[in-house]
Amino acid sequence: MTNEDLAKSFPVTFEDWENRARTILPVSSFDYITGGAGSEETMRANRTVFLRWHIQPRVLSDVSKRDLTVTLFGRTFPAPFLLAPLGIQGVTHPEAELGSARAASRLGIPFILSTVASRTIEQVAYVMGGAPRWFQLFWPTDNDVMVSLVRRAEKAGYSAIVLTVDTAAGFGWRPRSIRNHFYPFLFGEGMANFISDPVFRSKLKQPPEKDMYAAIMQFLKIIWNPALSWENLTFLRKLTKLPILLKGILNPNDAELALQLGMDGIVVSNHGGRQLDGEIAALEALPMICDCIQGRIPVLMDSGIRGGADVLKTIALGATAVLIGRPYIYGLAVAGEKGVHQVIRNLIADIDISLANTGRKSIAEIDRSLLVQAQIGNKI
Ligand SMILES: Cc1cc2nc3c(=O)[nH]c(=O)nc-3n(C[C@H](O)[C@H](O)[C@H](O)COP(=O)(O)O)c2cc1C
Ligand SMILES: CCCCCCC(=O)C(=O)O
Repeated sequence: MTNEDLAKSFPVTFEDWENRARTILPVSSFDYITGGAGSEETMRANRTVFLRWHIQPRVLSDVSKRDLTVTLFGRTFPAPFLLAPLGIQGVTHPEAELGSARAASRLGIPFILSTVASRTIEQVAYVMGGAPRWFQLFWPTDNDVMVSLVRRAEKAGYSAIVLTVDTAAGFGWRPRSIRNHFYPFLFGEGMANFISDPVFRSKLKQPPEKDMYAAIMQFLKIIWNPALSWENLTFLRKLTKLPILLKGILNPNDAELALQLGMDGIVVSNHGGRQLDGEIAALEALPMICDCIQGRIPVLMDSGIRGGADVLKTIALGATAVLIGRPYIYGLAVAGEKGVHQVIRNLIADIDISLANTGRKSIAEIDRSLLVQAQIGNKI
């Protein structure tokens, strides 16, 4: 089968990809990716909240030349989205993060590597060459290990640190994974960056190759950090010159604190509805946070973005760019690198034609005037 034939047989919509992934993955992996916290109300709200807003297009505005680029921290990217950090991609496809990262680099879309990836910081950097990549940090209780992870990311050419702040206390209550007894860390999945870390290794009595059980126990001891607080950020700010973004912000007060402590960006996110059921949908929180930040630093958003119109609505409500999570991991599940590549290409094409149909020529032209509050039927 040629690449062309393969592309023709690929799914198209988010639901098509999800359904195809369901037929391929073991139930426990599929449920881990798809599922959310509690009764999954927040996960659903991440989608229904988009119905509150309708696009009110303009016509006859010569949209023959269009510009989808966005600039973040001095670097211009071809489209206004990035691949969100998704951990343990090894449970999805044997190519794991290498497949996702290669697909992203072929199209110049930034890839954000998770701390709990199935492949190392250096392996991913190697397959990406000079392509844009950021490193997502879970701040372990062992500060020496944290410093080592940041230094490795700097050395390997990652150009921003995304500190995730909504998981410090632990996994959300995820009934699907509990039902399936899905505890990937117990099998060493997601530990690549720790097993390969000289500082982590130096604290073990035996190397992981000799005593993997002890390495897993040490990892589990340090990975959750419920005591993490705003005071810690001063240390991180001094540690690195790279831009730092806080991911998992939903409250304008926290956004303001982040700014005051020298953070360079914010990712408004509820972790795809996976952490706290009943919490606010990301798109609902976004305008409040943008009103507070007033353009002083970039505000990105994820959780619920599925297509081009979602991207445009999110940017109209104040985001500089968005992250996509589940859409690309289903691509990985279905066809590895080729699947992720196809998902990215589809999303770029969707954004492009949707932008044209709004009557705008560029992402820079998108503002609040694009939207009206839905008056019929779709209010939640
Ligand atoms: C399977 C899976 C693994 C994830 N792993 C991480 C992670 O390692 N680090 C992180 O900051 N967020 C992680 N997230 C959250 C995503 O970065 C992102 O916030 C979320 O997926 C966005 O919502 P969406 O899936 O609706 O696009 C994960 C999400 C999923 C679905
Ligand atoms: C220290 C947190 C580990 C979380 C693993 C990946 C993740 O974020 C998820 O949502 O699953």
